[in-house]
Amino acid sequence: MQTVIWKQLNSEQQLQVLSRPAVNSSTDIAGIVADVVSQVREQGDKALIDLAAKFDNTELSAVRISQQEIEAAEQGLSEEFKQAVAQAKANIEVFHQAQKPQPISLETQPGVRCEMHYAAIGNVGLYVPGGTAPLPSTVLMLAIPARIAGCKKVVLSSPPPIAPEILYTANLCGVDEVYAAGGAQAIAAMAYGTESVSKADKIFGPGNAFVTQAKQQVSGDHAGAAIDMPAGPSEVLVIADDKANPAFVAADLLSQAEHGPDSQVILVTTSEQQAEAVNQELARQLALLSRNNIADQALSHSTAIVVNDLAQAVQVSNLYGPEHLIVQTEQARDLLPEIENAGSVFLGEWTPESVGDYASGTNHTLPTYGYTRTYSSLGTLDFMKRFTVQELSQQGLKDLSRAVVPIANAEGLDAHRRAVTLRLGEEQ
Ligand SMILES: NC(=O)c1ccc[n+]([C@@H]2O[C@H](COP(=O)([O-])OP(=O)(O)OC[C@H]3O[C@@H](n4cnc5c(N)ncnc54)[C@H](O)[C@@H]3O)[C@@H](O)[C@H]2O)c1
Ligand SMILES: N[C@H](CO)Cc1c[nH]c[nH+]1
Ligand SMILES: [Zn+2]
Repeated sequence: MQTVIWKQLNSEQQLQVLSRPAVNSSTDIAGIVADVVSQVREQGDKALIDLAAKFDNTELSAVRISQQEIEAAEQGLSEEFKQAVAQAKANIEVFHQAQKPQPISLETQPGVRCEMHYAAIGNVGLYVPGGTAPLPSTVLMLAIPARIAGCKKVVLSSPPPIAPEILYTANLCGVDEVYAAGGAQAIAAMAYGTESVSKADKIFGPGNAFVTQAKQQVSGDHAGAAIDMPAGPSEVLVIADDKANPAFVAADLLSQAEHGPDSQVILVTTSEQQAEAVNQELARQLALLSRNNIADQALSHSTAIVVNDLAQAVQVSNLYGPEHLIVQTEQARDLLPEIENAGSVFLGEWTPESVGDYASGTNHTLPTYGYTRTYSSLGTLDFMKRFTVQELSQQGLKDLSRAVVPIANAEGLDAHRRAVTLRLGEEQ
């Protein structure tokens, strides 16, 4: 990991240090995805079977996983895994149940009642990544809020062959249908439907550059589906002071580096010695990891930034807008009021990012690539929509006509005015 001194960089160099790695810059991802999407729209299941052979090296006999296969998945799994999933599920349920919105009902003026109601999105499609590692935890993060929101139909797609841990967790969380499809083809199938795949109104879930591009393409088409957010390759930024334990800091950086070669990890520290100590720890701990070649590639485009003080550390973090922000400083909570752009924040030395990935209760589906400026972490509300209601009494309409009629006149919209005045007997 290269180390830079923030104040020695000009503003262009500062932005360069915080730029995301170009993902497969030699590959025309948008073009490949557009071809895959049209192949799925034209050929349905046949395309999914052909693309599974091409991209996932898997010969599929059917796209939809049968209920027997789903139930059989439990057999090979350990009690330890099942209990871990049960504990994580309970915590995620508590936190997402608490997010269920309360309806609003009030009078804005006497006789004029306004209300806000919420309804679940009908059919939702969940994408669970499986290219470099199967992620059963992502099933929990997507299916639990879908069920709490009350979605009618919840379907899930993941690259074949689907790990039994994913099938078991999907069944436990009440997923209705599971499909063996990965990448852009899975997103296209859930957006438009095929013989085996049910069309979804909205598609959720993280994935690689192909998945993220496909989500963007189908959401731009009226016949396609809405999407949650661009949730791409994992990122973490750690703010550490001179007192932080470099072994803990390095462990947190590596936990995101191991997700993929296009992951990005950044250290922002007030101490040059800390940056050096973390670099030494990275080298020591990297050798202990099974996916060390992946983590090593991610570290090659990651940086340690030395700043003047913690206020500047937060400014750098806000500029980058990380998916995960870990604060390992003496008074970590003190920085919270200044944090503007982050998907999920981890405070203090006892809060590694892995707890949010799996089991604390927060959602690990988070905006990446700087989208934290405008998007939020996934929650129950994303599986719902809201609508307003109004109801007026006769007197309420009479009083409110003093606001409606002049504005309708100013807009030259006679029919709007007449819908009020006719009721009040002021016009025929
Ligand atoms: N932001 C978040 O909330 C979040 C959460 C979990 C995981 N992630 C990220 O999700 C990503 C998962 O990526 P992954 O690759 O492991 O799994 P994935 O399931 O997203 O992608 C695998 C699929 O990509 C397609 N693919 C691969 N190479 C292709 C090519 N050359 N052309 C066309 N299609 C191709 C294949 O169809 C394959 O099935 C990681 O980057 C991880 O960091 C993000
Ligand atoms: N850190 C990932 C989100 O960027 C989520 C995850 C799943 N499993 C492990 N981690
Ligand atoms: Zn992770």
